Amino acid sequence: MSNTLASINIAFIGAGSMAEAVIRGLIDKGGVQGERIFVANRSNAARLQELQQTYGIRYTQDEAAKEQAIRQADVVVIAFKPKDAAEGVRLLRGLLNERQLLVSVIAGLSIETISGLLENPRMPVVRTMPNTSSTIGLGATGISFSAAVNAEQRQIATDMFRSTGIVSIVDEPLLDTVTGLSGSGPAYIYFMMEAMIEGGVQGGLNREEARRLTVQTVLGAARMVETTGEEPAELRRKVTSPNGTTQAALELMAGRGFSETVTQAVLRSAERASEIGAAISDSVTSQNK
Ligand SMILES: NC(=O)C1=CN([C@@H]2O[C@H](COP(=O)(O)OP(=O)(O)OC[C@H]3O[C@@H](n4cnc5c(N)ncnc54)[C@H](OP(=O)(O)O)[C@@H]3O)[C@@H](O)[C@H]2O)C=CC1
Ligand SMILES: O=C(O)[C@@H]1CCC=N1
Repeated sequence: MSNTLASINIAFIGAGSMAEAVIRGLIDKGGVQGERIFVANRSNAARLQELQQTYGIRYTQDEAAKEQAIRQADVVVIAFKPKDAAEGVRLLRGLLNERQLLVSVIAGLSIETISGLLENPRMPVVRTMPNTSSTIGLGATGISFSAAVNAEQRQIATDMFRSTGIVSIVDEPLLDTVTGLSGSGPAYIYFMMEAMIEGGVQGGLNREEARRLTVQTVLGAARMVETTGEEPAELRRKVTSPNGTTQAALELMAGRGFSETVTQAVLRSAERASEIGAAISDSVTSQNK
């Protein structure tokens, strides 16, 4: 494998929103040329054409050429839905070799299940959990490596996802928690933003103004935590005047179980990732019987 991100060939199998988020980050922030990225999916040719027009990636409709591109890639990223994982990974069985690196972004799918589906425990596998903010270089990605991943491959995988944001290297079981926190996390913030906008509208603002104020509030709050280094709880206290408006709002939120709900949501998402992983593993085991 070559040793810089800009000089490797990357094949994405799966062309959905997560693949696009990583591709855009790699091109915009990682200095990867579009022509070094090959993208394949199952059937949606219009989607591949759209990605080619937007990012200059390569794709083909020819099955033999597709297999050739996968064989020639330094890194193969699997980015299909968990329900398609068993079939999708099996199809790669005869195409991959141990000099390549297989990177998964699939929630719940364990390294052990991937190795089992490939029937090759020596295949270097990187399991990751990125998020959609990778699109703009503000992603947060958890990464775990199989024992077969060498130091250079670790660097490549880390560089790939660093080009899309921050990277946290964790033990594999913790990737489910990363899924609950930062993988699903953008949706929690969007949910909160939807509700804030609605509050602004119900209070009489027009929707566009409510949206603008909400976006800046969320951006500013995140940036304050990052820039000041202060704990969110401390910053919250600074907003909250005794017996003032914020206190009234926070008391209502606390009374309706806001903190507990968000904490439990993170843990439920993590649990769901584990359930999804177990379901794939069980389906593979029953098919092998
Ligand atoms: N969305 C998110 O926020 C995040 C998603 N993930 C993970 O990313 C993965 C993809 O999610 P997302 O991008 O949202 O999904 P999408 O449904 O947007 O995309 C799935 C893609 O996989 C393709 N596909 C399905 N089966 C195969 C196959 N056998 N061979 C090749 N391509 C195949 C589909 O092609 P076609 O349309 O032709 O069928 C489609 O392009 C999931 O496993 C998810 O857990 C991880 C972190 C965050
Ligand atoms: O909802 C999902 O299953 C995926 C994984 C993390 C974010 N989206």
